[in-house]
Amino acid sequence: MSQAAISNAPRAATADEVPVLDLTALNEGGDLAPLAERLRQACLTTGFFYVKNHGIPQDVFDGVFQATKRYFDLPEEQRMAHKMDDRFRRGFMPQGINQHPGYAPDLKESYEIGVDLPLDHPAVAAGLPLHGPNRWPAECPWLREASEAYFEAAKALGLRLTRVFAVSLGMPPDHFLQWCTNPMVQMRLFHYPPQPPVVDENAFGVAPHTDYGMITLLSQDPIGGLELQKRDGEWVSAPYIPGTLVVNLGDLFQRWTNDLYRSNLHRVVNRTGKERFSIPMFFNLDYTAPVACLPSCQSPENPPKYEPINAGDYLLSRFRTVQKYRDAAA
Ligand SMILES: O=C(O)CCC(=O)C(=O)O
Ligand SMILES: [Fe+2]
Repeated sequence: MSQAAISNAPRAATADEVPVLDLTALNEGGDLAPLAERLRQACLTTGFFYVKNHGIPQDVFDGVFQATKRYFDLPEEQRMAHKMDDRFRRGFMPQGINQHPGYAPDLKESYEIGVDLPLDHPAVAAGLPLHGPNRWPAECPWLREASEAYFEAAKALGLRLTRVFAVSLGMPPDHFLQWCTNPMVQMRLFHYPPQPPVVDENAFGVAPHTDYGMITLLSQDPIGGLELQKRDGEWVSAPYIPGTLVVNLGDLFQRWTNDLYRSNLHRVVNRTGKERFSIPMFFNLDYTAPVACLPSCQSPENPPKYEPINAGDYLLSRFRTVQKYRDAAA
């Protein structure tokens, strides 16, 4: 990729490329079919869309963004005392740890949060990977309060959205909800410091990647900076639209749909000279949820391309690649 390709912001995506879907029908128990059809079209094209009327109150967003800013204003030395543990991976992740092969480390730092399970929870006691307690620094009660409020609201949105995805694929609305007893949900509070003015062609806020899991719900601040690649190779930006979240599909959807739905390449470049904050939630089903080609996505002429796998094993295999890379880079 040439330096010129990333030093100028690409144009904003059009409403056909990254549409805004109104979730009123989902939240008010209306007919899901028209919404499911719009969602399907978005998943067939870029695999990215915005949602509005999503049911998360504005003060819950405001609260979690305020807490995120306040947290990253603390001296790094203090935040290092909350450094993420290796087993549960909750807490502060300094810059330089996240690195995509072939690229410089991502220019961001984060605070990692998941479903908060006590040590005596059967899944944790059994050692199920990625299940465990959150890490809440005692001196930052405001971080816990605001993060938990947003986590619960966004997780509930993820659960509701699975109904639209199911209908869009010809399945009963509660198809995916069969595997939501201990869903694997990861939320990350991101802080992107201003990037150096000369954009290194290898250095990104987040290097180009696809997400691993099922659905990503992203709340970004007005700075923008999220960019995605269209099928024809052109990069476009997905600017902040007040009152919306950005939703995109992870690689598990390619496996469920035999590559019909798109898990799209995207990246973050913070060209503004200002700090950027964003909060993605990686929404997944239970560890044991089966990921096999859905009946509506296969035929004798189009047999399944991927071996069935369970969601947790797939996530872990992808995660290990990053972890191995991280260890090598550390
Ligand atoms: O911060 C963002 O806007 C997106 C981050 C992202 O793509 C990711 O963490 O997977
Ligand atoms: Fe991503």
